[in-house]
Amino acid sequence: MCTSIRFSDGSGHLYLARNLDWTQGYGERVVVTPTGVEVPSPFGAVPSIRHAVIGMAIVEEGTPLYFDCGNDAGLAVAGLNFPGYARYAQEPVEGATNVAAYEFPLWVTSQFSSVDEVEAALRSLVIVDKPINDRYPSSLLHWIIGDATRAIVVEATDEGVQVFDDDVDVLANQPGFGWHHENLRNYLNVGPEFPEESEVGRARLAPFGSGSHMRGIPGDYYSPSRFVRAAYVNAHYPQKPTEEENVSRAFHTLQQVAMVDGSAAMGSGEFETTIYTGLFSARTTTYYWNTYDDPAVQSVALADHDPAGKELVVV
Ligand SMILES: C[C@H](CCC(=O)NCCS(=O)(=O)O)[C@H]1CC[C@H]2[C@@H]3[C@H](O)C[C@@H]4C[C@H](O)CC[C@]4(C)[C@H]3C[C@H](O)[C@]12C
Repeated sequence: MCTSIRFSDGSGHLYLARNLDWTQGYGERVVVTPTGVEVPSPFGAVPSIRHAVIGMAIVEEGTPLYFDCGNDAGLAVAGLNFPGYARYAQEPVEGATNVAAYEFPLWVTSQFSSVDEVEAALRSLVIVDKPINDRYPSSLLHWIIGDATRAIVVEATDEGVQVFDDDVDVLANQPGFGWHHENLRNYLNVGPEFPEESEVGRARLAPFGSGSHMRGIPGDYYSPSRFVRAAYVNAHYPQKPTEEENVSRAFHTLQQVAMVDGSAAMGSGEFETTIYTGLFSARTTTYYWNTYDDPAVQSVALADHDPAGKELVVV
């Protein structure tokens, strides 16, 4: 499972973070795509790299297959599992913007600079089930896309390509975004306030401490529960001005929905864990990450590499 959150520092900078929860990694690394690189694009959706991109990816056939990434204009995207719902076109459609499922994050971040721009381009989007090679069939995903002002969610299903205004700045897995959003109406009772003492019969009862009104927020790893928990923590986190505070914010918030070994198995019997947590900061165009085995946060900045370089940089 995966969970993603977006927030800003209040002075025009996006932070987009995600947990990658799965049974194993894919050998993913932080990959920089500078503007001088030519990336093959099966239907021409990525004719050139207009914005330098940094994020977590594997590289196959000279193509960075991003799991999540951000660009030099402050736009970022993350792909989360959406099996049972996601459906892509079998063939490209003439006259449409045809994007192979694997290149969707690169298309978003290499071509656009804001959510508004992406949203306009999505009107003619067809996501095509065109695998990069035989080893990696198309993953069934939905995506959160964020900038400094807002987030949207993109879902390609039997209903076609739908775009949702993500006014809670969160995404998890199944079911669809619309369901998760509606489900938040079950949690209107929760909040951070310290409760009043209460009278029950002849007893006057005081709370054990803080957190009493958070009771009811689900604590498990199930996708609807992670959505609710991440939405609560992200929405109540006070806005922070500095890079350090916002990095801390992202990792602490996603720790609330991180998966610990042994607690939740897939159908195969293998346990899911939070393989990595990744964060894109638009303030410094830096990618931060840590892994299940090494919780120390590492980082790479776009500025550490030539943004106009002609080669992909695998860190
Ligand atoms: C497995 C990952 C999603 C994790 C997740 O959401 N789990 C949910 C579990 S559950 O359903 O709710 O049980 C997804 C996210 C990004 C995906 C990767 C990216 O899309 C990049 C390439 C794309 C290729 O087509 C397949 C390999 C791949 C390298 C993908 C492998 C895998 O599907 C990834 C890593």
